[in-house]
Amino acid sequence: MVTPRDFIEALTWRDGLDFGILLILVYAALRLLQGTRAVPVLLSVAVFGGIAAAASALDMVAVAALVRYFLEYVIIILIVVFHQELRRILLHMGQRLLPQGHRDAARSAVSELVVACERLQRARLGALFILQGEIDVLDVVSDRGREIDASLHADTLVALLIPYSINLTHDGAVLIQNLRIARAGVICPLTQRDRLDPAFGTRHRGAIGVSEESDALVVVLSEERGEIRTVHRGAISEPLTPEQLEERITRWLDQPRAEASRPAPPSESLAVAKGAARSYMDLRKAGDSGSDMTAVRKRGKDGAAADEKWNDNDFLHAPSVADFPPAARKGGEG
Ligand SMILES: Nc1ncnc2c1ncn2[C@@H]1O[C@H](COP(=O)(O)OP(=O)(O)OP(=O)(O)O)[C@@H](O)[C@H]1O
Repeated sequence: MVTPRDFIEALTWRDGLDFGILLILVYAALRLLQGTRAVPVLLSVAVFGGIAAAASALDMVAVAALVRYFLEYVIIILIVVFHQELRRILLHMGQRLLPQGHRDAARSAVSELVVACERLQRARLGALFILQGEIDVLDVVSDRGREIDASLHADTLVALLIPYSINLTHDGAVLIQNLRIARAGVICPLTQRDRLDPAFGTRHRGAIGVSEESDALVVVLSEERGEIRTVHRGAISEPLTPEQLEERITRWLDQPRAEASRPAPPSESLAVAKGAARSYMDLRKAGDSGSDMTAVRKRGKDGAAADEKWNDNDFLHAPSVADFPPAARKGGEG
């Protein structure tokens, strides 16, 4: 009979290394899966494993065979059910393994964006930056604007947004793809939520709208209030300091996939929001004169149901179907 002492004496340094690596892998997997829907499923699988072991020990042939049969296929079932989580884990690992140079480049691009926001804020200029995630933002916008394809530099961003009539890119959003300036003058679909701060005009409604339809992180600068906020999945933040903005963007870049695994917003909102943005486009096409933009601003603010009471919590959560007024939903279907 093998005693625990025999067992310990038979262990080699390779067994120790083997066990150590296994422990690290299990720990890393549990940390990555923490808080995801994988945990209850893994617990169920562990229960099945326990049942199989108990059934074998008690010589319950039929139950043991059935549970074993299920467990043999469990790896395929888990891959199918958790393909999104697996993808996220692999991407997360890939990002960590990126050469230091790539990470430094990403960090410097984020600083450039933050510096541009600070400069625009100081000059009291409004701006809308869309940082594209996994979903192609161009599939949801109402106007793709102009192609720029430039490195992400604060000077370039500021230059694109100087509000002169000869600068054709200052109106609309700047789209950032893979930390490069991809396009400018992009027009976002307006959100149709009616419980928004009435002070939010069309720029903010566009920021919320595009974030409802994609997994992008949107940075919005208010010309009127000089505030910087981020919008993600329809949830708009409180005003942020440049440090908080940098931290928020870096966090989003580090975990882009976690966001993608969240359920998509209600699909009907796309049609409604596109309809609203079309009316913005119609107004814009009518001419670039100040009076037209004044009309757009007024419409955006009036559309925000100014007579309704609101509080911060109303717009710090992601929207649901209930946030869309029945009339607007009908309008979007048409
Ligand atoms: N749907 C949109 N997509 C992109 N940019 C937009 C959109 N709607 C408006 N804008 C930009 O926002 C500007 C108008 O801002 P408006 O005053 O209506 O918004 P706001 O949310 O009140 O922002 P601010 O606080 O900066 O005034 C326009 O000149 C245009 O550049």
